[in-house]
Amino acid sequence: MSSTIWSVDEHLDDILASVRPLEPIELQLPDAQGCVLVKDVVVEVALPPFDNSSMDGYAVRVADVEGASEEFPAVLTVIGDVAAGSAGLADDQVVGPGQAARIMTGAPLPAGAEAVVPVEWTDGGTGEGPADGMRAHADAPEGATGEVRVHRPVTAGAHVRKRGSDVQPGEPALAAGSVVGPPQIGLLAAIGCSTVVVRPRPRVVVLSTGSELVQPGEALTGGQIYDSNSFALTAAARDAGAIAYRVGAVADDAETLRATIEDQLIRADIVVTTGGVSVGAYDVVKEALSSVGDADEPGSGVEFRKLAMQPGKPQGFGSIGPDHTPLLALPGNPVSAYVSFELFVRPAIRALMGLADVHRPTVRAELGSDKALTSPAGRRQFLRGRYDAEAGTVTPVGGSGSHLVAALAQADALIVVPEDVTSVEPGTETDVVLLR
Ligand SMILES: Nc1nc2c(c(=O)[nH]1)N[C@H]1C(S)=C(S)[C@@H](COP(=O)(O)OP(=O)(O)OC[C@H]3O[C@@H](n4cnc5c(N)ncnc54)[C@H](O)[C@@H]3O)O[C@H]1N2
Ligand code: MOO
Repeated sequence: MSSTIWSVDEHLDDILASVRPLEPIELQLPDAQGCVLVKDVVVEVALPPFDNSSMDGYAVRVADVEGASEEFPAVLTVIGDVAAGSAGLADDQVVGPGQAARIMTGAPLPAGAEAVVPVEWTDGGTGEGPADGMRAHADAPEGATGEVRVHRPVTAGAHVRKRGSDVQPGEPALAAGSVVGPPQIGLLAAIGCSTVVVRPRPRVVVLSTGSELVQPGEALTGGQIYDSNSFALTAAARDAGAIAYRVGAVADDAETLRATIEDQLIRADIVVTTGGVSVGAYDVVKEALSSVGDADEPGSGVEFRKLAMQPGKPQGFGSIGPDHTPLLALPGNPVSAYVSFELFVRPAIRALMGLADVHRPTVRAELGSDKALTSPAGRRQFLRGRYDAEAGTVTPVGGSGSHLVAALAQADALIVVPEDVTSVEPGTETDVVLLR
């Protein structure tokens, strides 16, 4: 462990300076969700691809329904049906003077027609009052023939969605750098793209260390605790956008740990370990990885440092293996591990994804507690809190202990107390990192 104390920002800058976005790959649309596009996507088909009806009703000529009312309806001859998915009227028929075609929402406007009258503005071909819908064609095929009484006039283009009114061929659909979320996937599908070129989700291997750790579901014996870090951080990695692999706890044995990490490198774009980075006699991550350096793989190596922060003082960072896979060794205390993940691993994951915005949002809020907070001098403290956006306040939950997982589970924010502040009075404005 180097004797220099690193600031939070120096450590973060060091990590981000060495993390490059992953090489782009072509993915099927559903697999690209959450990824960043690397090339502009240009529209090849117009949307909509043809003039079509926005209502179930009758395609008409405007002059035929001019002045129509319920008392004096325009009586038109129905020459057929145009259903969604059909190319138009049968036998290339045209809607001529005095004629109408029954048309469904999304169906192409037939030749000769200029507008659509919704079925509710007609008698629906029944010869009675205003209709409230059409009968199924299978039950009443005669609806596609006979007469219809139109009760209201329409202007040209009424209830018609023009070809290209959404987007025209040649226009950009999505720009490089866009994040492919659900509406973007919808747009890409709508313009006929089945694949896109994006930066892939990073594969993150999460590995906890400690001979005291037992997997949930098993029985605890003396001195043992459940491994919560590997679960929490795997979930956090997924939440950040990664494909996360959880490796259950590795016992405090340097050789076993080295072998386990080496085995995992095949599926890792980034490796995260927890525990074993402090100054104890069994701090195995430090023991195992401090020696992984130039002799094995030039350019590789993990450096262990002390940071001016609380929690999260001891940290390791470097790279490992033939591909110089980034490795972040986080402290074992569960709150320290989680806060370190939020501050350092999450931005690294998002940088690998090529996202422009790698950080959680930070807001200013007033301290809502009834007593002052204390914080160690020279360390940036991240206390757990609940943020109330409406009141503009943040209230601490639990204390500063790095083992307080129950309080962490109640928190949705981190209250940031700067290095040079040792006491924060209620009502003081402070930085708050929002975790959701
Ligand atoms: N003499 C000193 N002791 C300690 C110092 C120090 O500066 N001098 N720093 C303390 C700080 S701060 C931290 S943080 C911890 C970091 O310790 P390690 O990274 O070596 O972690 P461990 O010793 O393995 O574990 C610490 C603590 O967390 C529990 N733990 C570990 N892994 C898990 C897990 N996967 N799930 C749940 N809980 C876990 C572990 O049982 C310990 O209680 O060192 C301080 N000590
Ligand atoms: O800095 Mo340690 O991470 O307090 O708990």
